Amino acid sequence: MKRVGLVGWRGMVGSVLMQRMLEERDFELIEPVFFTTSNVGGQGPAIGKDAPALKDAYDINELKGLHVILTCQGSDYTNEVFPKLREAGWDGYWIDAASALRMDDDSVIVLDPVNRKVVDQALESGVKNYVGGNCTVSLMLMGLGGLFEAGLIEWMSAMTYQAASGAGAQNMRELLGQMGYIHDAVAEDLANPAAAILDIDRKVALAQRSDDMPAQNFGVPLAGSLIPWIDSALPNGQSREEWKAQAETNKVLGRFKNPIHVDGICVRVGAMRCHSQALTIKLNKDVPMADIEQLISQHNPWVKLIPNQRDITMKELTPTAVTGTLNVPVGRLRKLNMGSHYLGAFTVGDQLLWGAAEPLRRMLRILLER
Ligand SMILES: NC(=O)C1=CN([C@@H]2O[C@H](COP(=O)(O)OP(=O)(O)OC[C@H]3O[C@@H](n4cnc5c(N)ncnc54)[C@H](OP(=O)(O)O)[C@@H]3O)[C@@H](O)[C@H]2O)C=CC1
Ligand SMILES: N[C@@H](CC(=O)OP(=O)(O)O)C(=O)O
Repeated sequence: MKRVGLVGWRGMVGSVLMQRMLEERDFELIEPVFFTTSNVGGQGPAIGKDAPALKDAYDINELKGLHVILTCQGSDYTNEVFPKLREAGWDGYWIDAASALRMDDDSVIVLDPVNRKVVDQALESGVKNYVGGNCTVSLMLMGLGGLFEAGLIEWMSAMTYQAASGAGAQNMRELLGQMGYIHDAVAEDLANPAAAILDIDRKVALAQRSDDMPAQNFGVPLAGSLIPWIDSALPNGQSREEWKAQAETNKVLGRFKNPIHVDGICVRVGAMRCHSQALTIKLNKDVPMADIEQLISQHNPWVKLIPNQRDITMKELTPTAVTGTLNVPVGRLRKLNMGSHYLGAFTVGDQLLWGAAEPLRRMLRILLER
């Protein structure tokens, strides 16, 4: 049995990973060793079998004894530990949720329902570093993989509606705190059917702009508002999140020449853990809608075509419907006014599942099944 080190299992992404590994009985196939950066000697998660006490995640000698290390601890940890481990001669498999190594030449971005061939070729040629993709990119590719595979996309613009979870656990809490703070400011008026809505609205705006509005993590109100910037600024005017769309999409697909252009605006909205995206796609030929629908829906078992009708769209193409599931619905599909080569689409996905934990879990399974 392979000795697999698990780092970051207690965090938000790590907890989702643990839950999925339990559901899929992955622990039966490995000898797990749990690590910590804060509680050496403590107890690991309940996984239905014995595992040693928590080990020090910075202990290179301990890590060197593992076949595989799967980390959801974050880029700071990766930047600190990974180079030391490789320098110490460790040649095991490193599977990582963080972005630190994603664009390195000796790493592959894993999303096997979309790029299993790229992963298999990398394994054959001895690549040892496998990194989960940016959540928005992975979710877009899970939804539109059929069109990429058929080589139909000339370019794509993604306008995103990204959930609080992408910013971290504290941000999810803060979003709820902001909702509560706003509600408290107008609770009495809401209980009074005669209260004027414009008075209520004025109080809401005052509450949102108040210094007491909880906003240490986001920096500004998200509840009842939105934030059209995610991650750091790049010199060309893109945010780093926007830059990842093209860079990572092409790397996932193993396309290093003639990249498909992907760009757009990434926006944080008050959803909890599902990212949504409105896509404008330029097709490189005029493909009938029926063919487009078939290509999308048959690409992988998780993508779900939502007919472009009001009722079903409102029920099934939303963060509320998708949260906590592996479903990736794609809907609002129609040719746009710009012409028959232009396609509109909308997709939603759970950014902690397909957006983070699931591609890593599946990469581990691919290694175990080799
Ligand atoms: N959030 C996201 O949407 C995505 C995140 N990622 C990547 O995954 C990394 C981890 O993200 P995320 O899971 O959100 O980070 P978390 O902050 O939830 O967890 C990271 C680590 O923080 C420590 N920690 C400290 N206090 C707590 C606490 N109260 N509860 C749980 N853990 C705590 C744990 O380490 P220890 O047990 O050693 O103390 C844990 O492993 C990110 O840095 C990013 O690189 C990738 C894709 C999406
Ligand atoms: N940046 C993403 C979350 C994330 O962790 O992305 P990445 O894995 O590319 O750093 C978001 O805020 O929604």
